[in-house]
Amino acid sequence: MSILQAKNISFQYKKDRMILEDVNFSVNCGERVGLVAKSGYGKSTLAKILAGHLTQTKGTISIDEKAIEKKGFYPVQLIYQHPEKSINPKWKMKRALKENGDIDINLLEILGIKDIWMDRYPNELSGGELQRIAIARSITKDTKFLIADEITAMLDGITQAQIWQALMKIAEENHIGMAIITHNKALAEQICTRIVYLEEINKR
Ligand SMILES: Nc1ncnc2c1ncn2[C@@H]1O[C@H](COP(=O)(O)OP(=O)(O)OP(=O)(O)O)[C@@H](O)[C@H]1O
Repeated sequence: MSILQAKNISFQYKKDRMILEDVNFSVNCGERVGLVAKSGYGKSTLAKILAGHLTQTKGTISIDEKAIEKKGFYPVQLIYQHPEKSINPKWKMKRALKENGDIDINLLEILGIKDIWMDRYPNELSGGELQRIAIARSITKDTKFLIADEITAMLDGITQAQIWQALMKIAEENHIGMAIITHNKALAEQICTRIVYLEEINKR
């Protein structure tokens, strides 16, 4: 059973202001840990550090006590609120999906991804449809953890529920641990196995 650990993480964008100070946070495989804090507090910053998109000023990120290799497919995948940020606008969906390996038909089915979307560009899909594609892209045989950063914040209730149901099933089937970043406490209470309030673990 794998564990993703952030130990004594500090981070600042600019010298004069600490965003994170001495933060300890962990996610076990199979867990869905809600990371809750008010807007602008530093949730996305921690998400990016966990997924290797930003480097902490201090501290370590590890899986099973080992530092994560930066080369190759990164086992901690970040899904953003805005899926268009992670998908090349010049690529059709088939190519976007194939970038990380063979397309898994079962995964597409669970996510409700339709065949007719494959020959379309990102701007020819709705936000919810594109988010399903972004999720599918982030799940490979090497994905151990998912960091979901406000991934359904802009979607309607029905689409939100469908996406969370699919994601929970996928995470369970593939033994993936999830950190679910949200400012929505009610959503966190509904889908998470544990909730962490960033204000309580941040020493700044
Ligand atoms: N690239 C950057 N350069 C400088 N400051 C930044 C940068 N990105 C974010 N910040 C600042 O860092 C702080 C934390 O931002 P972050 O995006 O992590 O918050 P958040 O909790 O995810 O907010 P929200 O819920 O509104 O998305 C904010 O004050 C923000 O203005």
